[in-house]
Amino acid sequence: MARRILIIEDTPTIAKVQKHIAISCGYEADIAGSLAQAKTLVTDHKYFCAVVDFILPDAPSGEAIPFTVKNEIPTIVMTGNIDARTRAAVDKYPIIDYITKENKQAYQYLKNQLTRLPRNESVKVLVVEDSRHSRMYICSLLKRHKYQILEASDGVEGLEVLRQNPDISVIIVDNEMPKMNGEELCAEIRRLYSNEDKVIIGVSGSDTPHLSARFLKSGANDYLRKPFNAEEFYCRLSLNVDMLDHIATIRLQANTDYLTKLPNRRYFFEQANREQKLHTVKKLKSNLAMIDIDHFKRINDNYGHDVGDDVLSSFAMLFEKFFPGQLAARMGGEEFAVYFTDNTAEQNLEKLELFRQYIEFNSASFSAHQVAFTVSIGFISALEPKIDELLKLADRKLYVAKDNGRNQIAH
Ligand SMILES: Nc1nc2c(ncn2[C@@H]2O[C@H](COP(=O)(O)OP(=O)(O)OP(=O)(O)O)[C@@H](O)[C@H]2O)c(=O)[nH]1
Repeated sequence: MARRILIIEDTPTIAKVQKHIAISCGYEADIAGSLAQAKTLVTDHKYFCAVVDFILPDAPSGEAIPFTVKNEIPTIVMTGNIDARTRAAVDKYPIIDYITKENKQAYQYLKNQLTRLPRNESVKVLVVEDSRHSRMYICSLLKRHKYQILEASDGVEGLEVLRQNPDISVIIVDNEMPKMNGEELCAEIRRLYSNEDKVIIGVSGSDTPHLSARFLKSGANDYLRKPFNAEEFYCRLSLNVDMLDHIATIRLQANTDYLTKLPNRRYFFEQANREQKLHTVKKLKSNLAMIDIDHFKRINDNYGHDVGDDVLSSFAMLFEKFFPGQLAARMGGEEFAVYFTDNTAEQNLEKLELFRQYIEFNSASFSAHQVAFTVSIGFISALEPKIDELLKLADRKLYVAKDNGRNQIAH
């Protein structure tokens, strides 16, 4: 079910733009033209967040803000301008953010915030801070922006929480702590995890010169001097989490085949090599299949390249269904590989035979043009530590399958 947002705005054109932005971010949106209307809507619906105009006909001094905050609706305030009086009023309440409508970037900024909030629900942040008061303050800020929070009261405990929760993305590290100070903790985290996987934000109340530089040199991505302002905290945190997201997107693109969305050759080699090492240590045989569509050139020649592309995409979707949990990839052209991470050779051969038969009897239904096709498969099960050697062996078997008339498995 889509998340629901409450827009409290009395200017219809602005409300319409905000609603459009919210829908483009995946929300369902309700508009209230006044505080009174908002009160009615809140009795009927549960809201994920609210965008609140500071000045409304029946709430001229920001009175809608305490209303949404009191109802535990995370609130983004939109103001015409941010003079001292407005800022003082806005600062009084634990809101998500305020945005000035005059700013040209206002609506892009709103869109960024609305995109981040649901994303934050899956971002785990570890707060390592020995002062309970300070830890609670940081946690309350994180909670307001819907982050998942884990806590530790010193570096040793922090490392243990990290070990148990490898999916933590952000670690907020205080410097002045018993057992292990923040700089030491940073260095230890960086020894274990790269900055492509985890962001570290150092915090300290100390006046020690160069502490920020020392934190950064120990592997922190950012630094905040205590007591810090909530707005700055959110800006730095969001930018760092955005950066992790960008890295993850780039990594995904680099590892994914653009047409079929299956892992590509590069990713296959990286992952299969990793698995191979484990298999070699355990003296286990590795199972690998090369799967190639028969006479694929004819499909392109007879129906055109676009139909060929459709066939490849529909074909690729079957791998998850037939080989769940295994490493399947498009190696190039009409050639695919499956590296089996478990099961015996016999069990994997059975799965491959089911797959081959399914293609033989159902392939015509994959594309709008009813193009029927078959596949040839080369399968190898061997004690071979090198993945490229294993691929060569499977490839040889594939040629045997092709030579023997296609639409079969050679092993
Ligand atoms: N539509 C489409 N065609 C591709 C793509 N990549 C490679 N091809 C085509 O796939 C065809 C592969 O042809 P061949 O290597 O001769 O193999 P084949 O026709 O499948 O014959 P056998 O493998 O011997 O059964 C070539 O015509 C390539 O142009 C792609 O991404 N999309």
